[in-house]
Amino acid sequence: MKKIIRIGTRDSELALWQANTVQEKLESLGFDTILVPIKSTGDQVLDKPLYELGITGIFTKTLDIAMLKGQIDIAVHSMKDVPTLLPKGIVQAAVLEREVTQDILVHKGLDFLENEGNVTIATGSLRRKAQWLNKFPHHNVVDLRGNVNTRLLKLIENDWQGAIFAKAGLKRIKLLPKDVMDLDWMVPAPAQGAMMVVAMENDAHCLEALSQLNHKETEVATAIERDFLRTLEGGCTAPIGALAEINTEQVHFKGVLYSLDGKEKIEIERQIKLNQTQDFGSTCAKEILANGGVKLMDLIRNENSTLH
Ligand SMILES: NCc1[nH]cc(CCC(=O)O)c1CC(=O)O
Repeated sequence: MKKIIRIGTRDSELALWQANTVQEKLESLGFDTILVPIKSTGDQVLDKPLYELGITGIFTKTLDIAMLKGQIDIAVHSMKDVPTLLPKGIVQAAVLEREVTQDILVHKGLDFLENEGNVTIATGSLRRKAQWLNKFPHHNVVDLRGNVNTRLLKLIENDWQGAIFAKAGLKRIKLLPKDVMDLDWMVPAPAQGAMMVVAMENDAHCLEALSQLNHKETEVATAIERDFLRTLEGGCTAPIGALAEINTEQVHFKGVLYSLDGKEKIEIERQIKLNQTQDFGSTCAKEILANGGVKLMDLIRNENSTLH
C-alpha cells in the first residue's frame, strides 16, 4: 500500500490555501495526501518542556508538536513565521516559489497624507511600526493582531486611516483591494511571501517527495535573509527587515535594523555573485552589529523586557 502523506496546517484561510497548494503539487506528482487542519492553540502538552526541544514560534509551535508526536508527516508554514532555528529532528524540506514580497497599506482614502490632523495606522509588527514611524513620525501606530481576515474586519470597524499587510497574503486568498498603496520603501520581513514545508529529518519518503517542490532561487534568497536575521537578533524579536533579490548571476541584498520608535536606523546594501552567497547574510548582519547594531539590540532587549 502507498503511504499517505499527512499534511499539517493551521486552520486560517491563508494557511489552508497554502497547504492546499502543497497538496495539489504532491498529488500531481503522484503522491497520496490528506490535509490535517490543526487549531493553533499552543497549549498541547508533550512529555518534555518546549524550550528543551527548541520550540519557540507562536505560529509554528502547534504543528511542530503534532509532527513530533507523529500525528502529521509534514507541515506547511508562511516562512517568515518560522523561527530561524528549527526544533530538534525537524528540517526544512522545501521552499516554494515566492509570491510578491512587499508590504502594502490597505486604506480608506489617501487624503490623510496631506492632513495635519491625527492619523492612526494599525499593525502588530515591530518592523512595520518602526519603518512607518521613521517615515511619518507624527502618526500614531496602534496594535493589530489576528489572522488576515480578522485584521481586515478590524480595519473596517475602527476609525483608523489604514493597516499594513503583506501583499502576498491578501493576493493568495483573493482579498487584495483594488486601490492599496504599495510600500516599496518598506523593507519586508525575512522570507516574506515564501512558504516553507518541514518534515522529520529521518523521513526519507517525505523528504524525497518534497525535494521536487523546492524552488532553488527562493531557497537561496530566503536562506540569506534568515542568516541575516539569525545573526542579528540572537533569539530576540526586533524591527528587522531583509530582502535578497536575484537577477541572473547577481544577488542584491538590503538589510535594516531600526529602534522600536523608528528614530534610529542602521542599514546595509550589497551585491554579491550568486555562487558566493555562503555566509553572506551573517556577514551583512555582523557589519550592522559593528556599526552600532550591538548597542541598538541591547536597547531593544531592555525595552522588550520592560514591556513584557
Ligand atoms: N504574520 C502573519 C503572516 N504570516 C504570513 C503572512 C502573509 C504571507 C507572507 O508574508 O508570506 C502574514 C500576514 C501579514 O503579514 O499580513
